[in-house]
Amino acid sequence: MENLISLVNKLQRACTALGDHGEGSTLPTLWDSLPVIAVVGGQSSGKSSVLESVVGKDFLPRGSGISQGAPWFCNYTELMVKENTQNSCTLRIKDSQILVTSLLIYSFVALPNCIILAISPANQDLATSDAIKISREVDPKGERTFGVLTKIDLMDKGTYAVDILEGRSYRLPHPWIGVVNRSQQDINKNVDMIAARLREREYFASTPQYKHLTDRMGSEHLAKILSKHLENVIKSRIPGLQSLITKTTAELETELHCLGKPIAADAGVRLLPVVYLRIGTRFYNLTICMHVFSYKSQDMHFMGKLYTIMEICRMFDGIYKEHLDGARPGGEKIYYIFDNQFPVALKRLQFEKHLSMENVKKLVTQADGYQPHLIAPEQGYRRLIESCLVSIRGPAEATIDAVHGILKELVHKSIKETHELKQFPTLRVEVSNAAFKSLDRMRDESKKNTLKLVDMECDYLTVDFFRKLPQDVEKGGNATHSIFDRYTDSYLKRIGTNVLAYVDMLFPVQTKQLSKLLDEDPEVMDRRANLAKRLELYRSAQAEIDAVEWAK
Ligand SMILES: Nc1nc2c(ncn2[C@@H]2O[C@H](COP(=O)(O)OP(=O)(O)OP(=O)(O)O)[C@@H](O)[C@H]2O)c(=O)[nH]1
Repeated sequence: MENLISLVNKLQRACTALGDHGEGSTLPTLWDSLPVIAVVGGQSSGKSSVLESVVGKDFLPRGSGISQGAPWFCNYTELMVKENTQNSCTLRIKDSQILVTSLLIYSFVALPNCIILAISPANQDLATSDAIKISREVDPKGERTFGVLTKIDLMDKGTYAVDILEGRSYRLPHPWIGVVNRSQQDINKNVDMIAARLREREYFASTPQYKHLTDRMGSEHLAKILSKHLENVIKSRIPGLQSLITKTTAELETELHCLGKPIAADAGVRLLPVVYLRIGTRFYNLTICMHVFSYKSQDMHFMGKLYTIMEICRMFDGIYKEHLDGARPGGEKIYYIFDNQFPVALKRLQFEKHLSMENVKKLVTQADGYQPHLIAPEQGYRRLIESCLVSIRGPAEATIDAVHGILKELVHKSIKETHELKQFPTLRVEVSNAAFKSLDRMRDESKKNTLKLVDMECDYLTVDFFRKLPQDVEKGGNATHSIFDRYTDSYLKRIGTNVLAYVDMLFPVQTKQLSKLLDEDPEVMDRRANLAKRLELYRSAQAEIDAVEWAK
């Protein structure tokens, strides 16, 4: 029995790990593979009494008509798994009153994993036994049927059940087992199970007709036989389950591999995913990392403490990452800054005003100096573009500050949500100081690099854009303007329009591109998360089932 309990417990854990409760699983469910016992018999045949004496406990409600003569069903696995080593036991009964129709009863006992405990009272004709009738219909070979003969003590004087018990009256592959349960009088007198079993044993041993069968009779023997049978059935299913789990695990691994790593993991950044800020034509990443502690020591005790500290930091890390990844709230505010705040700030720059005719004229003439341009005001264009781009510095810096503010807020939140940190106030302060220090340092570096990027954008103009501009010559016009009409309104206006088009080309689309680039297909993301979770479950189920194998 102990073996069976530990075996079923392990399988139960495997089932629980897989979330396998018989529904919606891709595995032929483990529950389905585990045997279930149905105690079947006519009214008052002794079903409850047998069930209780097999378990060795009084647990069923008493009173006539409780089950209206229909079978009680007992999910043996549920019975076993809840039994701990102290022998406390919880049993879930599927009452026949719930299974109201005989159709349901048949569909239940017809299941190949259902073991039928066919209860027939010895004081009635076996030919009229309901249990044998049902068993014969759903299990014609009797392979799943255990014939149990009750009320042997109530047989007419001088009659004995030897022919049945020795399998001559009705042959079953599993030998018949006779039991003597407590009578109604015994129950009324509260005769306990131990005393009842003792008396049962004495009954068989002291009745000359049954003496030779004593070792094969009684409730205790029935419990043993049943346990052994269950153990064998369960074990016979294990190799199949194992190969199924191995196969499914391999399939999940392959599929996960095909999906690739999630963005954050690919970026390889421990604390924060990379935040891309597009300034000009390039992407710039604000990679913010944190190195909280670095200790060196040969001391094992110290190593233990260090391990604890690192574990707590890892938990903090995890929570912080969850905020950014979306598993916890907060990270989406960063996206809002790039998607909303930054473009709005750029719009406010109003390049059109900046490119007023006076300003264009001023910058173009200044750039020309004492040698007016001949074909196009090359230097003038460059100055105008530079003056526009330089004004982006302000919004870019403000964006970094805003992201920085959110990241700090998330550090605060994560610190609060890391329960383990509550226990160690000093560590808590250290972790938040280190995090803020890192964030400050990264903010400064990000600003420096972002501004450098703006400068780069000013220094190098996308030549293609100007090459594609419609040329006066190609239009059949005069490419060169007379020195006198060079600064006319229409000419200056065209320069302003070209510069604006160039600057617009750099910015309006940026956040869309950003979103597109970072926007992994949500279905793929969901699928990946789902697969990873299932894979983890299958691995723990595998470990549980391996342990069963090992314990064989
Ligand atoms: N003397 C004696 N009485 C028994 C034996 N088995 C059962 N009884 C008595 O028979 C009566 C019916 O037994 P139960 O175990 O309740 O039978 P059941 O099949 O569960 O009954 P229902 O649920 O009402 O169909 C009870 O009073 C039991 O004490 C037995 O082997 N010997």
